[in-house]
Amino acid sequence: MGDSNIVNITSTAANITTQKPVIYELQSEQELRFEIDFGVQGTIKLVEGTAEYFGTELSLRREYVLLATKGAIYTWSGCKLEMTNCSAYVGLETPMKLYANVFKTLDDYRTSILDDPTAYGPRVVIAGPTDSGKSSISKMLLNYSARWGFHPVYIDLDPGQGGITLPGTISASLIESPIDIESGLSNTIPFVQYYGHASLDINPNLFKAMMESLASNVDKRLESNDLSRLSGYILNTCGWIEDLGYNILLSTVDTFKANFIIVMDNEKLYSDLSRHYSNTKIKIIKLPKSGGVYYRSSQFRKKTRMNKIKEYFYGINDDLSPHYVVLDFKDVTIFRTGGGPVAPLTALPIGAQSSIDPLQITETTPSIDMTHSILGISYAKQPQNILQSNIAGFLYVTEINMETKKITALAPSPGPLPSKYLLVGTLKWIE
Ligand SMILES: Nc1ncnc2c1ncn2[C@@H]1O[C@H](COP(=O)(O)OP(=O)(O)OP(=O)(O)O)[C@@H](O)[C@H]1O
Repeated sequence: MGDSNIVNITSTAANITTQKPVIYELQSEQELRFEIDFGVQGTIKLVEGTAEYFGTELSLRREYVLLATKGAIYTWSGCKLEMTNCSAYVGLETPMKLYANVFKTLDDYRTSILDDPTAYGPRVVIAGPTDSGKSSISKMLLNYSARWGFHPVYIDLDPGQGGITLPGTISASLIESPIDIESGLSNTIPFVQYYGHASLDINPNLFKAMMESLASNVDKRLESNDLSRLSGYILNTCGWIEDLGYNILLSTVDTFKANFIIVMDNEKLYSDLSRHYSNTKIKIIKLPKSGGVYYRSSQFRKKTRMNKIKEYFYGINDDLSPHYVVLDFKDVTIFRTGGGPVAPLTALPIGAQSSIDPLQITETTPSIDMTHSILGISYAKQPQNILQSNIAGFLYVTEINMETKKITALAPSPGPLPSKYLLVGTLKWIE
């Protein structure tokens, strides 16, 4: 590289952040592990060779712009990468061959059932503790599947991060092509349930009920054609694997009729699940965590959650213009998804009553404590259909005026709401 503004790095120990482009040279089967801070635009360009980002191939000489990201660019055959505004180092040892072998196992399974019109492709649950690389391997398996011509469903059951849409949700999306490196899954059209909390323990019964509804939606998609049936799904779970978290994991495997479980980096979980499912046909695979996986503190996770909400309303590059809507109390019906103050029945309009009580979805009146909440807009036409209905979008409550009885909220687009039924939980956006 003759350009004097470019720093050339071939040493594996380098870990620098600079606005100047830095060239990293990777040998085959190495990866560049990088971090881009909040509020910083980092760029990545493949200048020579081939490379992939969690299974999605990088185009040669295209500049990818990423914000607030931690990740790795892997190369099977060697490459040169140009990076700006990233802190990065080269990882020499990776478990990528083991991960690729798992993809081969899934692919072989798809081949083995080609002639059986009643058989389903791999239904894969990824389990393991927090920060063990579950989301990363989920993306890899989805991207490799898409590159091989399959259309798997991605199911995200981690309301803490909101891998597909917003935190507080669980959702499923059809993956027809490798996940876009810059925009992620924001261009897919998912089926979304708004649970309303970042943690499973706030209303586990509702979480399980929403999971069942999501599972039946996924089943319908898998049954819709042969390609979907063969493709199966990849399901990402949250990292809570003890006590109630373990019970919910077992319910997940059963509810989604999984035939593969991948356990990341946890011998005990592997042993417990192997024992529990010893008399079934479920294949359990254990995998090591990559040395590159970043630990994310609860503060960092919270910041990521808030960032994700901001992106929903303002766009990844601040390229969207959200609108304010003013709603009359009488024109909407708000249901609380547990975990908050429940209005006494006397506070509700005459004739109204809690509707889906065992799951703690209770009708509630607007109150000041809802300020800063994220509301899910349900497509349901009747309250009893809320659990079966997709979420149309989200509102961010900026003001509740108890005197004028009006709610002011930020909406991603103008126009009337598609339904009057709104869901509220404990998720708030506080910058
Ligand atoms: N090989 C790698 N090199 C660098 N960063 C990585 C690598 N693998 C994963 N990461 C990053 O580490 C972080 C944690 O990984 P990931 O999200 O896959 O873990 P997880 O188990 O799904 O986390 P959790 O369930 O706790 O949210 C992510 O930011 C991810 O992009």
